[in-house]
Parts: sequence; C-alpha cells; structure tokens
Amino acid sequence: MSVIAIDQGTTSSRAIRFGPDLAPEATAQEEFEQYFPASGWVEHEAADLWETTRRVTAEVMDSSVRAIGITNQRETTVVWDRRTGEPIHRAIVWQDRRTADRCAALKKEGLEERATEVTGLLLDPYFSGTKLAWILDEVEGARERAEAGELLFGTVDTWLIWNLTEGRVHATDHTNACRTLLYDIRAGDWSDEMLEMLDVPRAVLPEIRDCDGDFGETTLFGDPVPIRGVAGDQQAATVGQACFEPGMLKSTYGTGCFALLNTGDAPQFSKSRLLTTVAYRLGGRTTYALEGAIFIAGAAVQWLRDGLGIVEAAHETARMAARADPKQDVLLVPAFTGLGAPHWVPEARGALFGLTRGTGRDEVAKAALESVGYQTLDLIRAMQADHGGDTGAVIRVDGGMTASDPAMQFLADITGGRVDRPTILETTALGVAWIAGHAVGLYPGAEGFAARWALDRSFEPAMDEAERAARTERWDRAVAATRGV
Ligand SMILES: Nc1ncnc2c1ncn2[C@@H]1O[C@H](COP(=O)(O)OP(=O)(O)O)[C@@H](O)[C@H]1O
Ligand SMILES: O=P(O)(O)OC[C@H](O)CO
Repeated sequence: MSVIAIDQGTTSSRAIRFGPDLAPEATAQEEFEQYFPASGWVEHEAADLWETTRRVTAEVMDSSVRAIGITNQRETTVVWDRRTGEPIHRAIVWQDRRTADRCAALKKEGLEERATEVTGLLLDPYFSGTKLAWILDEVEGARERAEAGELLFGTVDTWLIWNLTEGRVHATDHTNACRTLLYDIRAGDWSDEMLEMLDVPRAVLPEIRDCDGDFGETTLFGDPVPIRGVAGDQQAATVGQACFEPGMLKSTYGTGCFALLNTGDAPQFSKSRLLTTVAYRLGGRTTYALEGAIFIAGAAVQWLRDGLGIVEAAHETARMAARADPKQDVLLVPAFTGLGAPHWVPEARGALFGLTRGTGRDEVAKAALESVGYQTLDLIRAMQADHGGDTGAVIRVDGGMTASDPAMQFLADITGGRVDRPTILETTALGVAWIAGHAVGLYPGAEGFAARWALDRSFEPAMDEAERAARTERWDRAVAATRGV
C-alpha cells in the first residue's frame, strides 16, 4: 500500500509515491514555462500547472495507492469560470510584484497595522489578496461575474483539487488560506473585514478544510483515490522535518529560503516583521509558526550559472569556495528582487562589496554561498527578538541547496547554531504524504513519524565569537547600504 505526494512547485511539478514504510518508491518530474510579461511580473499558464501535475501523477500511479496528498507553491493566484473550468487569466505567481502600488496605497491609508492584526501578514504584493483583486479589476467583466457567483478563486492546491475531482470540490486548507491576506488567523476563517479592504467578493472563495480533511476523490487514474492531505509547501516541509514541538525550526533552501519556527497552539505576532502563519491543522487542532521568507537563496547560485556564466553546474561552487583566497572578504547582498524578511524593501537591489584587483570567480562563488547564511542570520535574529534567545540553536535544513557542504558550514558558523541535514531532503513531499497516509490509517501518528527522522550530517559552528561579530557588523552595514541605493 502506498501514497502519492504531488509537489506542485514554482519551476516544476513532481509526484512521489511513498511505500508502506514511508520510503520513496517512484518519482516523476516535469518543468513548465515561466512568463515574465513585464518587469517584476511572473506568470504561469494554469493549464500547464494542471497538465504537468496530471502527467507526473499518472506516471507514478499504481493499484497500491490508497491516498493522494497535495503540496504546492503558495500564494500563486488562479481565477476560473465555475461552469467551463477555464482560467480567465494566467496564474499570477507569488514572486510577482505588480500590485506594489496598490499595497503602497493601502499602507498610505494607514491600513497595514490592522491587516497584520487580522491576518498575521503584511501589505505586500507577495500574498494572494491583491493579485486576486487585480484580476477582478483588469479582466473585462470579471468583477460582475465574480459577484454573480460565476467565477472561482484558488491558490494552486485548490486549482489542482478542482481538476482532480472534475469540478466537484472547491476547497483549500488552512495553511494555504492563511497566505491570502483574506484569512483571519485567530478565527481560522475568511475575514469579512479583509474582503472589504481588498475589495474581493466572498462568492469566489473556496471552503477551508483541515490539512488532513476530506478533499474528495479522483477517478481520473482508474479506481477512485481519496485526496486526504493538503498543505502549502513550506508548511509541509515543517511537518516533513517533524518540527512538532514549539521552538523547533526548519529552513528550506530552494530558489528562495523559508524558515518556519513552531510557536505552538496560539498565534504569536512578530515585533520584527516576520509573518504569523498556520504551520498545520490536523484533527481539528491548529499549530502556528513564525515565518521568515527570503526571495533569493539557490537563485544566487543560478545567477552564477545563468547570469554570470562562471559555473556550469551548481555543485562546482563548493570546489570554488574552497579555492577562494581566504584573505579576501567579498560580500554579496542578493537583493535581486528587493529584500524580503525581516527588511521588506521591494525597491532594494543587489550589490557586491569588497572587490579588489585579485577578486575572481572563486571569491564571487564563495560570496554567493555565504549570502544564504547571512540572510538566514537576519531571520534568526528576528526570531530571537520575538521568541527568546536560544531560538536557532538547532536548525533542520532541507531543499536542493543543502547539498552544498560549504554553504551549510557557513550557515552554522555565522548563526552560531547547529545545522542538521536529514537523510531525506524531499521533506516537502514526505510531509504531505505522511498527512494523507495517516488520515487513511496507513502511517503512524506524529510521534512514530518523528522517530523516523534520520540525520545525514550535523554542521557545528566553528567560527570564533570575535570573527562572527565582525562579519555580522559588516553584513549589517552592507544591507543598510543596499537599502539606500
Ligand atoms: N550543490 C549545490 N550547491 C549550491 N546550490 C545548489 C546545489 N544544488 C542545488 N543548488 C541550488 O538549489 C536550488 C534547487 O533547489 P530545489 O529545492 O530543487 O528548488 P525549488 O524547489 O525552489 O525549485 C537551485 O537554485 C540550485 O541553484
Ligand atoms: O515553489 P517553491 O519551493 O519555490 O516555494 C514557493 C513558496 O511556497 C512561496 O511562498
């Protein structure tokens, strides 16, 4: 008996079949096109998200599958026709900044404090609410049709569930709902006040269910298979890393970096511009997290490859960092799309500091790897200010970039915390596979699942205090300089 986890990400759709012992048995993956129609705009064809998902799921499907779990890129916004299932616009991706002016106008009206109080988020174009309002305003006739109940909104989970169930289920889960700016984080339901603030009609919204709720069944692949697990990808990784206790912290390094700190069963509000988010809601009980989101992590390594052309493959950066001149201290602030948490400066742009005549590709590659550690340090300091001094003493990491030993060692050095890398790096898929498999009685409870977490390698901090302090101070100055340019 097995479970399929669908992981619909920003650059590819993946499906992994997990066996009765939660070991991955089969994997399929497909990339799809990214559209950049204007500066700062990022779109996907919603049909591509669905078609690639359908194909990879079919590839790993067999008669042993007892449940499907869905985890997804969050905040990305789709609006479609209830009757035909046709999207009325391309999906607007989480990275898209087109609603920056709308957010600035709302802030100018003094509404941010109230928005944060209700949703735990900030008035930033990152979240779905202003993207949805943009589609309703810009697509001809959309607002009237939405008010008449003809249109449906969904984040990517909802869009996939709708297609998997052939239009029978219009639902989302709490971890995705809480990223829309339309969700009352205390009440655990849509907020009429936020709907009014962002001018969104309630009729378009999906029903919100628990992560291990019943999301219907699909008959597209043969016998009916229930969809019994749904969670946003960063929350699914938190579950996959078994961060079930308050104070446990995971950090995922893919294109961007997302660190989630379990804060227990009451939402904690940040004084340091971190986000309050639902970590998971299982069996009717909500667990919350503080989240720090950084937009550029592995993407800095992609830039070395695709922008500068100084590496052919990401893994070459490890050898280059080892070769780099230790006396040079080149620093990269990779604010390529502005600064995310805890700074939130959309107009900041990146910079390299400390260049000399001797600076070459090796030093720049090392700086790119280290930039991820420095940015995480900013998140951990914010979490410590909010949650207490020993936060970050242990960080559980996952995602493609954690394959880089020098990046992980520097992360430990600069944060002064221990960095634990598990044997399974596909923690996002694992998390939602466990939720779905547990819901149908195939997998053990949280305790049994947590006991299976296995360490690949720990990175212990080895930098002395004085050096850490000096480097931290230099980083702070570099970020301050980048903000102002
Ligand atoms: N050995 C490595 N060293 C440094 N960076 C790496 C390495 N392997 C992968 N990466 C980076 O990790 C990212 C891919 O991670 P992944 O978790 O697949 O991302 P996503 O899910 O966001 O597409 C890429 O940005 C890539 O540059
Ligand atoms: O698709 P990923 O893995 O880059 O994750 C995207 C995040 O969910 C955005 O908030």
